[in-house]
Amino acid sequence: MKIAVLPGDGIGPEVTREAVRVIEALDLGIAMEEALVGGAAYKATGHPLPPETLALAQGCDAILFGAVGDPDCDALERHLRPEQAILGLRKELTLFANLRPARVFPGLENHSALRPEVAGAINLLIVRELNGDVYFGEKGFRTTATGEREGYDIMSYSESEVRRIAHVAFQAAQGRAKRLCSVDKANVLETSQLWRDVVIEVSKDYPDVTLEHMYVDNAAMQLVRAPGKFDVVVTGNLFGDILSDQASMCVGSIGLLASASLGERQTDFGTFGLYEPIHGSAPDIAGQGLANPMATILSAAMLLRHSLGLGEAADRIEAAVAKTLSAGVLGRDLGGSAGTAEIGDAVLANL
Ligand SMILES: NC(=O)c1ccc[n+]([C@@H]2O[C@H](COP(=O)([O-])OP(=O)(O)OC[C@H]3O[C@@H](n4cnc5c(N)ncnc54)[C@H](O)[C@@H]3O)[C@@H](O)[C@H]2O)c1
Ligand SMILES: CC(C)[C@H](C(=O)O)[C@@H](O)C(=O)O
Ligand SMILES: [Mg+2]
Repeated sequence: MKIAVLPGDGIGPEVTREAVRVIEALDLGIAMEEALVGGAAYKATGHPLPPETLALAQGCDAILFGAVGDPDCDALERHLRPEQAILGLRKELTLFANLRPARVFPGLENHSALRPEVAGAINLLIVRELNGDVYFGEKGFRTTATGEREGYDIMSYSESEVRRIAHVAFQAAQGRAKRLCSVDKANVLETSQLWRDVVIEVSKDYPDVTLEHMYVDNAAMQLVRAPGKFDVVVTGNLFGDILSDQASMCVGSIGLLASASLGERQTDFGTFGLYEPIHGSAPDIAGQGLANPMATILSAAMLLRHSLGLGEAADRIEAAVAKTLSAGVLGRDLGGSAGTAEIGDAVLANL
């Protein structure tokens, strides 16, 4: 069993270090190899996703990813920017299904941006499509007939892309409360109309799952009004990106939300995948030991469960995180004062 560890930029290395310590403490016989990615890789090699990093990722059973993004790189041509590394990994490795669970940990109800009784009911899973949409369509700058500069990004989904993510979402719902909400903007976008039509077609295979459709603007509102009503939410790349950051604050902090990015490739132990917190490199707090590593530690738990078939070890990590949080070991993002390493130490002590 081998994991590629790609810490990346900003707080990426800080939070990844804690997740690696947790995996090591479990003594599961997992080999780990680190490589450069993002701005760190660009600065060292001239490319945000060097071929050797991609090759390492391809050769492992799973990838633990920190975060990429560096303000020093924001003026680079787009293909050289740090963010291209995570987009490239998702696309090159065909990791099309991004699972972003959000639930309130017992004792944290008062730390949500919502009222405790509203927050306490949250237990949802966002299934975000990760290989298509406006992210990967043709894009560029051009000049209009009147001589104005114009930027454009083409949004599209093919039916096979929608079908495969819909199957993932219906199957996830079958393993949960059997409710699926498909989020789109079919009242305006043809991409979304096709999305909706295909999701309805796929629903015929899953008569035990209750399907509803919701426009994304309403979904953003309902996530704050009554987030406890959602079970599984399936949506496209852009809407899923935005709604998952929103869901994180309903839960309490973006420093708590983990993710798994999966495709169809199977390893000897499970499904090949990339695991990362949903947050970014947080340049505003990088290098200060203030980042909350819980999202990355929980991502490591998802890695053990989905890619390495180590469900019991994953349960242990999740229980240790819950115990640490309910004991009040909270980072600044949750109104506490614990630093990154202190939170890691507490999780290790609670394993
Ligand atoms: N998958 C990724 O690698 C990924 C995801 C999102 C953003 N980014 C990149 O990260 C950079 C910064 O983006 P941004 O500021 O919009 O989003 P961000 O998620 O990095 O930070 C948003 C806010 O949340 C806080 N925050 C984030 N993670 C935290 C944690 N673990 N603990 C405590 N506080 C935390 C930050 O301090 C900041 O105030 C950009 O370059 C962006 O492109 C990368
Ligand atoms: C950094 C960026 C490309 C990325 C995305 O938009 O998918 C991030 O926001 C995320 O949520 O993983
Ligand atoms: Mg995002």
